[in-house]
Amino acid sequence: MHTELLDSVSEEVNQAIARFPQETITKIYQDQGEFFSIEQFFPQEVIDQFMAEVEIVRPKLNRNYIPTHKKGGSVSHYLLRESAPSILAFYHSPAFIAWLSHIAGVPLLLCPDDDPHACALYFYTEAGDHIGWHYDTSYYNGERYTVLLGLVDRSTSRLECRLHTKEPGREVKELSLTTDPGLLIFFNGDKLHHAVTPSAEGEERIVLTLEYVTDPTMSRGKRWFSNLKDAFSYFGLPALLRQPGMKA
Ligand SMILES: O=C(O)CCC(=O)C(=O)O
Ligand SMILES: [Fe+2]
Repeated sequence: MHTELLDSVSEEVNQAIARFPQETITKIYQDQGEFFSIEQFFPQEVIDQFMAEVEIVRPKLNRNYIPTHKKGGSVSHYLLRESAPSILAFYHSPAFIAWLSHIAGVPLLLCPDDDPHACALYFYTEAGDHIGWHYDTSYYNGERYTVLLGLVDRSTSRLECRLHTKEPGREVKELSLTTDPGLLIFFNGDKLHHAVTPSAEGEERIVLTLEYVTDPTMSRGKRWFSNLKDAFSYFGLPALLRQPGMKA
């Protein structure tokens, strides 16, 4: 990987973090049941740099349709690792991980390399692309955290969120968000109930997702279930077969 490129991503991350004081964000995160969203975390130049890499992998996206649950395109960590160095540098950024760990109140780690969701792209580019209500359930032996970064949003789709669903006695708070370029969202996957409403013809929405965990180990049974779910819901069988130990 080019050192210059790495340096420029790490400089952009440092500048972004400096604009949003850790203590303020931590308080918002805690008050919102382990969830925050920040508009314009990155300026458009950084998004443009990421988008140049998105265009390289776009022809390889995998489309899935699971009636009533999900329709859309995805590009896995495997493909991003080959063709998207600045996006990967963002995912790996030690300063970003330290900032998120402070906010989450636990040390966060990268997902194992063979997790296709570790760093991935979601494309909503055809009419009716959406995802139904779900949690980003952790199959790891620890907590799983999700970052979403808006890259393109020329759509009427909304990221619908329901906060505090697992806090007895607390009123559920509903949010309806457009994921404009530069918007950063961070949450504990098992705490945030969320969905993306269907897109209309001619619309486009592209989101980068990053996944961090507190313990990267997973039982064999859960790994098997998680891989199958990813193959059918997101990245296709070829992605499953790329995983170490899964090759024929
Ligand atoms: O597209 C988004 O904003 C979120 C998608 C999502 O929640 C998921 O694929 O788990
Ligand atoms: Fe999700």
